Amino acid sequence: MKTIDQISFKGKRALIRVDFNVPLDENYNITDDNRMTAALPTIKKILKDGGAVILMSHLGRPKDGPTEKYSLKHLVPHLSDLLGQQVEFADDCIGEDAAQKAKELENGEVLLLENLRFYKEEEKGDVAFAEKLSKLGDIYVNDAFGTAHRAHASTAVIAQFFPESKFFGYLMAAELNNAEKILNGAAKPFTAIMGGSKVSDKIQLIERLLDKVDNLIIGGGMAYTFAKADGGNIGTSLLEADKLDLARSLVQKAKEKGVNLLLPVDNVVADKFANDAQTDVAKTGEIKDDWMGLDIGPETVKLFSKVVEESKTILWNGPMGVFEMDTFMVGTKAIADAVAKATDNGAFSLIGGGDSAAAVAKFDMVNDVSYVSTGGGALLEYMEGKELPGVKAINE
Ligand SMILES: Nc1ncnc2c1ncn2[C@@H]1O[C@H](COP(=O)(O)OP(=O)(O)OP(=O)(O)O)[C@@H](O)[C@H]1O
Ligand SMILES: O=C(O)[C@H](O)COP(=O)(O)O
Repeated sequence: MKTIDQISFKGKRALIRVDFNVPLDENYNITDDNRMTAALPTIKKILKDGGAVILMSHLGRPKDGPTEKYSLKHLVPHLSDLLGQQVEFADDCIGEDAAQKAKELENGEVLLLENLRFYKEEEKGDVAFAEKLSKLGDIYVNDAFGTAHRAHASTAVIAQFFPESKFFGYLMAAELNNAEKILNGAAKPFTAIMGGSKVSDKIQLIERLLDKVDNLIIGGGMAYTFAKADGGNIGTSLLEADKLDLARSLVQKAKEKGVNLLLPVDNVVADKFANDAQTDVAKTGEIKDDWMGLDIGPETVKLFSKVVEESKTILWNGPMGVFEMDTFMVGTKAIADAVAKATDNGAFSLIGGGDSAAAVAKFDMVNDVSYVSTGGGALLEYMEGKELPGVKAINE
C-alpha cells in the first residue's frame, strides 16, 4: 500500500482530501468530531516532516453553490484547537485567493479550503476542476475513507495529476486494514450484527457475510420485514413490502450455509413515533395493529448479548432501535455493552455505519470497542466487495 510513510514531506505542500463531513447543530457546533480527530495523525506527520498542509473536503450535500449552512469555515476554530495552531481558511476552494494562500503557506502551516461541493464539478468528477485543485499542492494524499466510494473530482479524478506523488493517509490505511481483518482474517466465532432502518441497503453485505460469519444477528427496523415474511403481525412497524421474498431467501440461505441467524423474539412497541409514546413489550409477530416496534425487547437483549459476548470477531452495522430517542435506545446500548465486554475479552470489534458510530459516540463508548470506522456507505461498499474509486485512483 502506498502510504505517506514512504516519503518525507520536507519543504513540500501536501494537498490532502479529508472527509470532514461532520454533523453540526443549529449553532454550527460539531456534534461528533470523530472524522476530524481521525485525520490528525496524517496532518501531524506531514507537519512534523517540515511540510505544509492544504486540506480539502465536502460538507453535506449543498445544492445551489455557496451557503452559510455548509461552509467549512465553521470547522476552523475546532480544527485549530485540535492541532494546537491557527488554521488558515480560503473561502473558495479554487481561484486566485486559494492559489495565493496555498503558495504563501509556510512549512508547518495548515490551510483549509472551502467546501468542494460548492462547485457542481466536484460531484461530476470534472477533469478541469480536478486539475485546478491539483495546482494547489505538490503531493496528493487521500485520507477521506468516508468518501472513497464516490468517484468525485477531489477523491479520484485528481489523482491523474500526481502520477508519481499520490499516497494514502494513515486513516485510509487503518480503515482498509481493519476491514480486511474482518473480511479475510476473522477469528471465530465471527458475529455480524446488522440493524438500522432498511434491509435493502444491506442485502449485498448480508449475502457476502453469510459465507463468512458463524452468527448473523438482525435487529433494528429491518427485522420487521423478516417478521412479516414469517407471517407475523408487525402493526405499523417499518416494512419493506417488496423485500418479503428476499427476507425469506436470506433465512433459507443462512440455513443452507449453517449460519446461526438470530432475529428478535420480542420488541419494545410504541403507540406513536415519539420519545413520550406509550410503550409495551410484544412478542415478535404479535404486535397490535396501531403499534410499532421501535427497539428490541428484553428477551432479545439477553439472546443477542450472549452470542455477542462469546464472539472473537464482531462487525456491527446499524442500531437495534431508534436510539436517538432515549425511550428506544436501551437495546442498542445493551448490544454496545456486549460488544465492549467481548472486546475486553480479546475480541476484535469493528463498528461501521454512520448511525452505529453515532450511537457508540452517544454512549461514550468509542474507546471500549476496537475500531469505529469513519465510513458509512464507503465501508458498506468495501465490505460488499466493490472497488472504491478513491482507493483505485491511488493504486493504479
Ligand atoms: N425499529 C425501528 N423503526 C424505525 N427506525 C429505526 C428502527 N430501528 C432503527 N431505526 C433507525 O434506523 C436509523 C439507522 O439506519 P441506517 O440503516 O441508516 O444505519 P447505519 O447503517 O448505521 O447508518 P448509515 O446508513 O448512516 O451509515 C436510525 O436513525 C434509527 O433510528
Ligand atoms: O457521510 C458520508 O457518508 C460521506 O461523507 C459521503 O457523503 P455523501 O453520501 O454525501 O457522498
